[in-house]
Amino acid sequence: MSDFRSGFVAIVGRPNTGKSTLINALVGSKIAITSPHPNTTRHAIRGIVNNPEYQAVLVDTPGVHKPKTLLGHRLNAVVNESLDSVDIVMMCLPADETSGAGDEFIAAEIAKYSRAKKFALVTKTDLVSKKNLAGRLLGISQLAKGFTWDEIVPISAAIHEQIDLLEKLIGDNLPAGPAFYPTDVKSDQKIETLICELIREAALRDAREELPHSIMVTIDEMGEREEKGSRPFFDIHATIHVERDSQTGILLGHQGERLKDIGMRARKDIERELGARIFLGLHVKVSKEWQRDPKLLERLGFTER
Ligand SMILES: Nc1nc2c(ncn2[C@@H]2O[C@H](COP(=O)(O)OP(=O)(O)OP(=O)(O)O)[C@@H](O)[C@H]2O)c(=O)[nH]1
Repeated sequence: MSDFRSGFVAIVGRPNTGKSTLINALVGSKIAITSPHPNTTRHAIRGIVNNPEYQAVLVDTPGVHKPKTLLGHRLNAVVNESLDSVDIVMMCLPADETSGAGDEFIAAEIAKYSRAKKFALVTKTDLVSKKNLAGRLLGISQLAKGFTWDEIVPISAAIHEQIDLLEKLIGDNLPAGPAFYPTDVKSDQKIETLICELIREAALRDAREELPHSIMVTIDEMGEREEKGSRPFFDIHATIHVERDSQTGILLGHQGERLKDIGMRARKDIERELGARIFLGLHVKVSKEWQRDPKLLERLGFTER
């Protein structure tokens, strides 16, 4: 097993360029995500490709997105450190679009990954003719300023074209090393912690003055729908625990409007972090004694050891 390879692969690109679909195609079915808490890892992990020769950890690159959330800010704070730990950076460029300022910005960011191998992935090739694809490929080589693409690979994740080739190229470009995660990892307890934190942030965002920081969130139920589509779909039911009845009113707002807003924002944040579609059901509960409830504390992640 000494020639096993492992490493981190960043997938970047403008919104809607096919990143999530590609991740699902590479990772295989079902949960294409395990998202360890960003405070404890340097990247938000989008998926892990396990194959007999290598393990590739697919990560988000905070640096190439403008941060919209607190979490985004925190991720950005560590970006310079993360650039060095990425072994391959892959930029998704849809075959049916041309590149503009957005792509140039991202390509300039990629140049900062001095150590990483750089792949341009021309996505959604099933949408264009061979002739148009050739023109697109030319434009893409011109995007690279201050570096050269190590590989330019046209792919279609939708019809699984060239995905096997891409898998092989990833393996060829990873350094030798052991797996970072157990190779049967599909989901991760920590994903729940991340979801709870995003809900809590959404709740505190516009009620920071009125609510104590002691509000807590627990996941009551989380399941994946058996649905075909480019992204997994999760149903999540969560409870926001407050300490007093009056705080319930603050969270609910007039006719429940505030809770609706919180839910909407949290859902968007969770969808972005997980690369999945989400149904989010939120409930508010007065849990006066939560701080002394060992069972609840354990579910909140405060386990005694
Ligand atoms: N025809 C075709 N459509 C694709 C392909 N890959 C992705 N799409 C579609 O393109 C759209 C965007 O794909 P996503 O995978 O969600 O793109 P994304 O880059 O993750 O988007 P964001 O999460 O917004 O950043 C979806 O409607 C996909 O179904 C492909 O290979 N062929």
